[in-house]
Amino acid sequence: IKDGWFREISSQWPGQAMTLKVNKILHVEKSLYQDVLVFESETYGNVLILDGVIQCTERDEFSYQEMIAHIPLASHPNPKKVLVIGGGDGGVVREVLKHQSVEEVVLCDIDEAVIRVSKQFLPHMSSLLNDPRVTVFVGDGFKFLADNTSTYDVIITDSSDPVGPAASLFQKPYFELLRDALTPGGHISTQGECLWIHLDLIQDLLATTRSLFAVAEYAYTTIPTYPSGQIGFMVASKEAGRDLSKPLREVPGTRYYNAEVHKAAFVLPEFGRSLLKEGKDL
Ligand SMILES: NCCCN[C@H]1CC[C@H](N)CC1
Repeated sequence: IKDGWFREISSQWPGQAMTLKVNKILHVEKSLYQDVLVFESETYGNVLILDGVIQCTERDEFSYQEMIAHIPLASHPNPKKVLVIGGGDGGVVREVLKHQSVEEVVLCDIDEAVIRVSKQFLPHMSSLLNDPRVTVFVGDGFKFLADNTSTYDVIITDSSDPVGPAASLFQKPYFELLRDALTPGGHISTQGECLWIHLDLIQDLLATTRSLFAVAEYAYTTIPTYPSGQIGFMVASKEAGRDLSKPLREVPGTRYYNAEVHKAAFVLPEFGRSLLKEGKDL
């Protein structure tokens, strides 16, 4: 933080940096896995930073949390058991609980500091971690998946970027574990990065998911405080012929997601479409 501004400088997005005006630093900690920073910003509420990268702000988090959750859930005929890998801030769990069919949500995050800090400084995101339908587990998602095969109807991987603790969550072995932890016809969504910055990574991720799942697509949202204001998701199903872009039910109480936005999220700009369309040898 310099002259009262936080700048998200990273080698992952060379030559650009999102900047947020800082009112007050609320928390600084080095956890077992990463540097944790929380500050009150001037115009985006409280902000969670991990290893110098913006994870979520109170003002715009709903865009990402709603879309990464409702796209795989609303397109699944009857999701009952849901697993969230990562997502220690609790925002995705809050969204999962909006689906009446969901009986149980398990959250598995490797870093207890993220959960603890979110409970203290991000109450609008973390409050439902205490819901009776929710079980919170601190540990490595890799191990958790291997120990829980054929169990979950939807698994959401709400990760940070492919550098540091989350790097392994972008590799093929992880997606094989996801597939094997799903019930038949199960869905996944994973944090799928940005069309403007990570097109190669997205191509690789789609090739991986298409080799392991019956259907797999990239869908995206707009979000001011993530790099280039856009981020997407790998969305996949084990069920051949499943239309992931088709919401099967309404979702109450959202501020970004709705049925039209769900469908539109899969419509890519030409520079993305030509590279990512089904069947192309990626
Ligand atoms: N629930 C927290 C979201 C974490 N996902 C972010 C996506 C964009 C990245 N640059 C940082 C993590």
